[in-house]
Amino acid sequence: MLKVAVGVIKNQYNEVLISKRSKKAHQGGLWEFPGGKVEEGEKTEDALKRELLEELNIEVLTAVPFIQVKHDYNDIGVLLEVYLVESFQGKACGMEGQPIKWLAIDSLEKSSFPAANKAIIDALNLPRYYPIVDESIGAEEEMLRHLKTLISGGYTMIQWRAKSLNKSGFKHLAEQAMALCKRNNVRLFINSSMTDALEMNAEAIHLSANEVLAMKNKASSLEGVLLAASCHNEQELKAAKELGVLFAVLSPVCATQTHIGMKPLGWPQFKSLSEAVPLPVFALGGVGPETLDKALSNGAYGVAGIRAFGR
Ligand SMILES: Nc1nc2c([nH]c(=O)n2[C@H]2C[C@H](O)[C@@H](COP(=O)(O)OP(=O)(O)OP(=O)(O)O)O2)c(=O)[nH]1
Ligand SMILES: [Mg+2]
Repeated sequence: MLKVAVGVIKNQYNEVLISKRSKKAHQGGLWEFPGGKVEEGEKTEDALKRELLEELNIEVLTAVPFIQVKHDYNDIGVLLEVYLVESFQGKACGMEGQPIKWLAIDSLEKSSFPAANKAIIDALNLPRYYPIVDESIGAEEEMLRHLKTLISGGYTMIQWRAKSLNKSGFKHLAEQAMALCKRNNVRLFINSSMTDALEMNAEAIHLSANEVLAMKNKASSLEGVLLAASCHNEQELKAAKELGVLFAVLSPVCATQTHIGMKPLGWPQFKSLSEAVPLPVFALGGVGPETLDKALSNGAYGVAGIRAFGR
């Protein structure tokens, strides 16, 4: 497997730099995030610095690990180690004659990039908030009403769960929620078993940690379905990463009503766990929109919660 250092270079307008691969290269003629092969014995971060200097004539000042993407092209397999380049020196230009351009993150077209980049683009477009609707909000009508409130509040990614309903009751309710979200261009993650969620044609599924551990290496049949997972420790985070989830939720950070009996992680442990696995991680448990900054400074990608959102 070819190890590749890839830099998503951001500017202050929330744009990223993309560069066109030469026609003759592997995956030629498509756009890419600049970078290149890690040499024998080289650290990925050093390869990133070297490649961006060679290809763009810029000096990387700060780069943080973002995600890793494994992809099998028919001819070769690649492991893309993707960094967010948050600051650099110099003016970027195409040193190998390649066209380059700055583009807003939400206008990156997946079809103009190699297939492995789909996961990078999905991750770049992840919102920072992940509200959860469950039965602690109220009965079925109240859950749907709360979902509408969240949608009007501008939230674009929401989790839906109702653990006490039987399978057909949950399916009926989830279908109404999915239809509402579809009309409003909101991504709804259905929290249930993989089998049930697939049966109701969910486009996004939120898995429990146990389900993730039980699913090892079974993700290949899931093309086109987005996955997320609930995790509480490093082993679960690693299994979720291995399964190919888009992001994980790590809990409980602080003590809450919904996590009675579970020992809170606290921020220092949250930070070391989220840094141990290259995956966007949302903090859950006593956090909300007003704690986003605190969460970000502790390695979180964003915050998740039930009652803290849409009130
Ligand atoms: N740099 C980069 N490579 C990508 C991306 N997506 C993707 O699938 N790849 C694949 C294509 C290649 O098989 C491999 C990276 O190779 P590369 O052509 O950039 O490597 P390099 O700069 O060292 O090239 P060279 O000196 O060997 O010509 O990873 C991406 O966004 N950026
Ligand atoms: Mg390159």
